[in-house]
Amino acid sequence: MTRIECRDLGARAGGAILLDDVSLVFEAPALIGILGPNGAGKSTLLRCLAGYRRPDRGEVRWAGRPLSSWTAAERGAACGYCPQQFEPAWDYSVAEIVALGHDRSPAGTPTVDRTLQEYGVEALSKRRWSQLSGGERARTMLAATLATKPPLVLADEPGAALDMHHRLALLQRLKIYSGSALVILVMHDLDLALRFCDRLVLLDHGKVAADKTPAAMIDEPGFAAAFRLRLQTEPRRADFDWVIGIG
Ligand SMILES: Nc1ncnc2c1ncn2[C@@H]1O[C@H](COP(=O)(O)OP(=O)(O)OP(=O)(O)O)[C@@H](O)[C@H]1O
Repeated sequence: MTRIECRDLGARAGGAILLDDVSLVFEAPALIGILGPNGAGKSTLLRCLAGYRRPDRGEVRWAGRPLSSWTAAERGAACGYCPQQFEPAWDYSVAEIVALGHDRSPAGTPTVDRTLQEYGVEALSKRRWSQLSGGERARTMLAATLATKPPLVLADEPGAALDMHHRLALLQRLKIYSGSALVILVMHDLDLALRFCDRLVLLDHGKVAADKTPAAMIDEPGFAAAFRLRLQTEPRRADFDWVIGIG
């Protein structure tokens, strides 16, 4: 999967416009951040890109083919989707959740044990979903999403429940992963988005308000305005590229 695109996407619900004329093209390799204030339409866009929501208007294509022509098995092999909220139907263990994706693994996929180790959740492997904290669930979901090494990863706020150490580790991991894949993340953490992403798409009221590199986005007046923030940039320090002040 080298390319995913949407054209003239529109989505409505309950009389509200969720997405309005959204046209975007994403190509691998890249780490893309979808940003925007609460209710901007980020999750709706990601669900449409993943094929979990049918848009009311427009079209999504993966690798040039309309998404509607992809079989469920093809989609499963091509895309790892990590939703904002996940609740398994049964109280699976961590190892069982990570193993689910292995059924559709291509040859050469690491074993479940290897994946648990790689994502630092081996100590939790026998614990049931109901016995996990929010952050442990998020780490399990990331392991399950990346276990089969999908060429396309769509993740909705995968770092939301993580402490700073694990959030930074997540972005470092996804940055490396995106070297040979297309990774699209919905993000609220602007510091990390500016620091790690190759490209940022700003959604506001269901529309694309800006689509830029992090360096260009910082100078985009609509960026700070969308979040009702005052951005204060300081000379690059060893460990931070930007400092964001809330105003
Ligand atoms: N079924 C629905 N009926 C009516 N409005 C809906 C429905 N689903 C979503 N919305 C509205 O659509 C808008 C976009 O929702 P969406 O979840 O895509 O936003 P978001 O940018 O991901 O928000 P957040 O940052 O809060 O997660 C919101 O205002 C939400 O209230």
